[in-house]
Amino acid sequence: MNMSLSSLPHKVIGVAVIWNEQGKILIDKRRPLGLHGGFWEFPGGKIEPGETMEACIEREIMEELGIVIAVGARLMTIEHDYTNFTVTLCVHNCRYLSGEPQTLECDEIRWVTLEEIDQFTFPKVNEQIIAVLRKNYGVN
Ligand SMILES: Nc1nc2c([nH]c(=O)n2[C@H]2C[C@H](O)[C@@H](COP(=O)(O)OP(=O)(O)OP(=O)(O)O)O2)c(=O)[nH]1
Ligand SMILES: [Mg+2]
Repeated sequence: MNMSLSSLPHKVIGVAVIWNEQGKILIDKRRPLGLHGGFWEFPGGKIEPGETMEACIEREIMEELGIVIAVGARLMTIEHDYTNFTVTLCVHNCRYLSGEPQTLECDEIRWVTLEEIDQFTFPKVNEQIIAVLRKNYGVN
């Protein structure tokens, strides 16, 4: 067992793959500073004590983008070790309901198709999410 890894902070993150009626997915560009500064991501954030994963994702998406979504089924769960912390990414399919997406906590927002998503730089671990989306919902 790796003692240093086991003593790192652990973050449980709710991650939203938000679909609109055109079959596009909402992605956001993180602000410039920090580990993933300037990378694109699926919006989401840390779960709070006592919160369900569904409530976490709904709350994070309202805080970050000012929109209302319906949180659907879990798409996948990813465990990943970064240098200074470990994460569990709980990725859910979600449906856009209402509100104009706003850059409340990010630099940019885009609605993209699965064909276009390769043009954006995500954290490496996100390749797993994109591969599953392609497999389940892609045209090829
Ligand atoms: N929301 C989101 N997080 C991701 C993705 N891919 C990925 O590796 N992560 C990681 C990077 C971040 O460290 C973490 C997201 O946490 P967060 O949005 O609360 O941002 P943060 O860690 O900067 O927040 P904080 O601890 O400083 O309060 O999960 C993704 O697609 N979406
Ligand atoms: Mg976040």
